This record gives sequence, C-alpha cells and structure tokens, in this order.
Amino acid sequence: MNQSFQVDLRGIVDLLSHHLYSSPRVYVRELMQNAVDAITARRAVAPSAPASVWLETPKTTGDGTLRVHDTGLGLTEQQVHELLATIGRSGKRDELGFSRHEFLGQFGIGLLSCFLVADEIRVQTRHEGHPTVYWTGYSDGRYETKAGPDRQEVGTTVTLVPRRDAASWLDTDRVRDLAVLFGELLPYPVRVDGDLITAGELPWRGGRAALTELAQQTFGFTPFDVIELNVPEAGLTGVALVLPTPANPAAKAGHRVYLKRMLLAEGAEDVLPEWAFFARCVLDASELRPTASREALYEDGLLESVREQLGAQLRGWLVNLARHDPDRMNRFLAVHHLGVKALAMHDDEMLRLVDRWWPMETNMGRMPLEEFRRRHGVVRYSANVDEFRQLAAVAAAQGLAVVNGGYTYDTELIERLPVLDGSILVDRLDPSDLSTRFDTLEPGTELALRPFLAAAQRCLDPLGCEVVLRAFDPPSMPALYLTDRNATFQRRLRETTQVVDELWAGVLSAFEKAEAQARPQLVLNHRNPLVRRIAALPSPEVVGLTVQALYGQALLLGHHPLRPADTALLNRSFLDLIDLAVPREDA
Ligand SMILES: Nc1ncnc2c1ncn2[C@@H]1O[C@H](COP(=O)(O)OP(=O)(O)OP(=O)(O)O)[C@@H](O)[C@H]1O
Repeated sequence: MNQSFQVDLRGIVDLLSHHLYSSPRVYVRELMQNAVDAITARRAVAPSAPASVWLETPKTTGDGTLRVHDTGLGLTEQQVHELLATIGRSGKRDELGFSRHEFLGQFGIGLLSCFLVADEIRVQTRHEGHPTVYWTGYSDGRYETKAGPDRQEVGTTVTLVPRRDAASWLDTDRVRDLAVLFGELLPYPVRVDGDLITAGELPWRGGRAALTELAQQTFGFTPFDVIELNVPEAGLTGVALVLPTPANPAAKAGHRVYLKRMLLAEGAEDVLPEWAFFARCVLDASELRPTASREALYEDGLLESVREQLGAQLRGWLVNLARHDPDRMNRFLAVHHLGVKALAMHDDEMLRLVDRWWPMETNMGRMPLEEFRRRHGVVRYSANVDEFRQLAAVAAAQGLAVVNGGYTYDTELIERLPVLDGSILVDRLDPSDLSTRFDTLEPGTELALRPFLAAAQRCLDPLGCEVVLRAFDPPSMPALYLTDRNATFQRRLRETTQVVDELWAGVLSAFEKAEAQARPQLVLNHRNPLVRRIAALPSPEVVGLTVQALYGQALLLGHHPLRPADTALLNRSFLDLIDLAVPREDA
C-alpha cells in the first residue's frame, strides 16, 4: 500500500526559523519575491499586463495585518492546492523539475517563512478566466479554501495576521525599511503605503556622482576608484569600489550582492578572489544561484568562474593604472601596500607590482627594487631595521648599496624575487663583509700603533671581542661593532647552553661548530680624530677605559643585545672615565 509522508508544519517552521534563515525579516523578501515572479509569469503570456506590487502596513490596513498585492498571474483553485499547500512544490520549475531561470523562487518553501511572524496567512487570488479563490493557511498545518466575491483584477493579495509576539515585525517603519533593503532594485514598481520605494535603474548605470553616493550609502566611504564589473555568462553587472583606507587582507570582505535585482546579502564573501581585499563590490547577477536561505551564493562552477573573471577585471585595473597613471598607482600603494605585500608573498603578479612600484628604503634613497637592480645590480639587503640604521651610512660610504629589508614582509619578498626572473641576484648583507671593504693602514702607521692595539685588545679579551684598526668613511664614526651571522648564532647558542638544564644543553651542543671561532669585531676608525687621540694616549689604562667606552657605544648604536658582562663593563668604564675627568678634592 502506498502512503504519503505526513508533515508537521510546526516542526518545519521551527527548522526554518532556527536553522535556515538568520532572521524572521526574510518574510518581506519572500512576499515581494512571489509577487515579482507572478508578474513575470503573467507578462510572459501577456507582455502589456500591468506590473505593480504594493504593500499595505497596519498603518493603512488599520487591523494590524500586512497586505501584499500584486498584479501577477494569480492561481486557479487546483494550483492553490498543488502549490500553496504543498511544501517543496514550486510553480517555478519546468516539466523536468529544473528551476526556471526567469524566476527568483525555486524551492517551494518561501511562503512558509511568513509563519515566522504570522499565525495565519490569507491568500486571495484570481487567475485569468477562473473564479477568485480564498485560501487560509494556519501555522498548525491546517488550511481551507472557499469561494467568495470575485476580485476585480487578476492577481493576488496575501494577508498576514501577525502572531502576538511577532507583531513588531509588521510595524510600518520596519516593513518599509525591509522592503527598501531587499527590493529597492526590483524591476517592477513597488509601493509601501502608497510611496514608491523602487529606484528603477541599477545605480551603477548612473554617472560618477551616483556611484559615489552608492559607495557612501552602502559602505560609508568615498571610493579611491570605481571599477566596472561585467561577467555576461553569469548575467552579472556591477562595480568594485576601491577602499580609500587600508584594509586588513586577512579579514573577509563583505560585498553587496543582488540576484535578479533582489538583495541576497549585504556582506557576501567569496565573490572576489582572496587577494582583492582592497575592493568592495555591489553587483547583480541573474544566473548565479542562491542557497535555500537565499542569504548566500551557492558554491558551484559558475561562481568559481565568476570569481576568476572578476579577479581578472581587478587585475586589469591595476595593470592599467600602473601603465597609464603612475601617480595614482603610487597613491594606491601608499594606502594598500601592506595588503599588497601580504599577497605578494604567494602571488607573483602582486610581487611584480611591489617590485616595480613600491619605493623601498635603501641607503641610496627610496626607490622600487626594480630600479635598485638597474642601478646597483645585486639586491643586497639587511634583514632588520637596526642593522640597516647602523650600517646604511657606512655601507654607502664604501659605495655599497643596501636595501632595508627590515619592514614587514620586505625580506621575504626580496628573497622571493628570483621567482620572477631567475637572473635576479639577491644577497643578504653580512656585516662582517663590510670590514673587508675598509682600508688597512700604512705598514709604518700600523707598526707604530701596535702597542695601542695590544692594550685595546687586552681590555676586550674577556668579552670575546677582537679589536681591529681600519680607515673608513664616514670619519665622524669612531667605532663599529661587526658580527658575522654565524658567529652571532654560535655565541647565543653557547650562552643558552650555560643557562638551560643538562638535557637541553646536550641537545643544543650538537649545533655548536668547533670551527666557528669567528669573533665579533670592534673596528676602530683611524680616520676619526678622537680615535687618533686615544691611540696617542701614553697610559695603557686610559686607553683601556676609552676603548671599553667605545665598545659600549658601538653596541648601543647597533642595538646589539647587552649581556650582563657588557652592561657591567659599560658601567665601570663610564664611572672610571668620570672619575678621571673630575678632579679629586684631596688632590
Ligand atoms: N503572489 C503569488 N502569486 C502567484 N502565485 C504565487 C504567489 N505566491 C506564491 N505563489 C505560488 O506558490 C508557490 C510556492 O511559493 P513559495 O514562495 O513557497 O515557493 P517558491 O517561490 O516557488 O520558491 P522559494 O522557496 O525559492 O521562494 C510558488 O511557486 C507559486 O507558484
């Protein structure tokens, strides 16, 4: 024996309200949608049939109900039973059961959303050549039909009798706001209590002023630029509005999406590719599909292709900007460089943009990396800001061009450059390489300064630092503390081994290299007048003190970490120098 499923409507309504729709407000959208679809259906057979939808809120009806009228196709009595009273049955599918693309609805559940706010739904409907049908549905699952006086016009009126605890959803202002929000762009005139709320034309079809107003209204900003969007295969038109202020590339951007001119979502994600964080879209598409809640786009091949094509259109805008309006490009990057750089970590196109346009800090002035390569060949960079600050002037004086790679993403991006072109050479500056570029002293001078150097070396021996004497520019710099990267690592490793427990010390010692004995260097500058005066001091003790002070100052200037021994030495030499400088009372 064949049986049919029994449906408990209360269970279904509970499912809709708690799991499908994010808010009961969608009922206004569903009512307008049915009205619009009914007009579309009627116009398909009678192109000159009237097309209008009007809502009467309790302010007009006076009895607390909401009425929605349309001049659509209307339903026959048989259709009322088949369509209105059958959950999941839609009159908007073809013979094979596929949703017909000219209609907004497709699932056959929309009308049920009215039960989120109403206990009772009354439908009065007349189809051309048929008597008017009066249908009433109750939230407990019962419904009844009856005959009554004929409506004058073909069409339908849906009346909602609010549930007591949901009456506020039918308030005049609320209904009007929701009708504007969802239906402002609908293709047929919609009125609320007599006032027209539809705009008629898609706002991005208007001029620049209309677009600026649209951006202000929808997102609250005046766009840096507006990019036109078009994907014919998805029946998509719209605009991407470029943000005038920096955006967080990690935060998902919300776009305003209309489907067949009915608002789908104010904050739709995943319309643009991830890298296009700098734009917000407003768009309408006729061929994209909604999910059953109609609050998000259905993820299918078409949506994926749309995303790709919109990405290509945004990229085209960037390329065009770079080619024809470098000034604007620079302004764009000044706002969005962090986001662009974040993307350039994975996206070659963005990397090319940074390479070509973003002015990096270098010790030869600010310039994009591409220009830096043209002028200086190898992209030599320091990996942190402190190192750059300390070495930039010295390196420049030796004719060595260095990029400051210390800002967020910069080192990683520089190291990624060979991906763009295998012939690009990048090289991280090793501070110890610098000293090989400094001039050595005349053999005679060097010989004469041996005792001074020996005294200086003695006082820094306990700190594991080697003292060397060279001549380099700028002469104003007395001393430079240089440490090679490997030596720094080995030194930190040894220090850590001393403070951790035995087990860890054993593990760490495996990384220690016996041959890595390169010690950090304090390079004293013989071109500096103060250094020359110190070198000429007769007392090895005073030489020791001043060299220690220079050591401390070089450490501080280079932002090198101070070990307890360094701090103690700094203190002592400072106090001892004061002691020397200030005459004793008893003297
Ligand atoms: N105002 C109306 N005029 C004419 N027919 C209507 C009207 N409202 C509803 N119907 C009929 O009732 C059917 C069921 O409507 P319902 O809103 O539940 O689903 P739907 O619009 O088909 O799909 P969806 O769930 O996607 O909205 C519709 O397919 C339509 O045939």
